Amino acid sequence: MSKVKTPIVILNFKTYLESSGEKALELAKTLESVSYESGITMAVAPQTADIFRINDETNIPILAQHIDPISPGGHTGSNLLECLVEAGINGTLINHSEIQMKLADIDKIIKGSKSRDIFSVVCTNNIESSRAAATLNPEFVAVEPPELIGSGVPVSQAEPEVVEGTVNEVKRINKNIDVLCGAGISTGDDMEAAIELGASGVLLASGIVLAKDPKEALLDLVSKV
Ligand SMILES: O=C(CO)COP(=O)(O)O
Repeated sequence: MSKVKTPIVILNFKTYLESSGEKALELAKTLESVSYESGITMAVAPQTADIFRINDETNIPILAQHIDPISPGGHTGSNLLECLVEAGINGTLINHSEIQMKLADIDKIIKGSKSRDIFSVVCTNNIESSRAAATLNPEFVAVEPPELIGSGVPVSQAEPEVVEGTVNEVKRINKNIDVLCGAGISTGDDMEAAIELGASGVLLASGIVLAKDPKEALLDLVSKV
């Protein structure tokens, strides 16, 4: 699989109305243009229903927010890896703290993703779970302390030891795995602090999705990288 260029900004659209449907497409186009202007890799993780159209109308890398550990067949209401790949994903979030998974299922999705040439971003909540995730050999581990998610308090400034400790532990297990951090990230200072702590980028949501002017917020986010 071709390696994604870092530093990287991954915007998780979650289920905010501000990043759903028509607005999801608009936001993806905004990220694409800021990525082009700044030279920083940007990727989006929209809702499943918006993946096909964003893939059709942009060239931005797309991640699924979640994939179910199922095989094709009778699983009503599930997200099937094969179908998401056809819809246009280049990667996937796995085990986000808002939709956590069993270790065996995380392993299954990482292996399935590798075999279909898409990259995995395993989300973790602390240094210990980051260490466990690294042993499964994903392309990225993204550490996000749950209590800071959506808080506006940036993990890279409020809990630098979690970011630095995760980088050290993950790199000790496999130096090829890139570490991202997320939770409360929104400004250029937050991203600069993350990079200084050894992270290869950020995974974020509300700071950009809910910003009055997402383009301006994105430009500020990457202004110090
Ligand atoms: O959960 C997150 C990204 O996956 C972080 O969310 P916030 O950027 O809203 O804190």
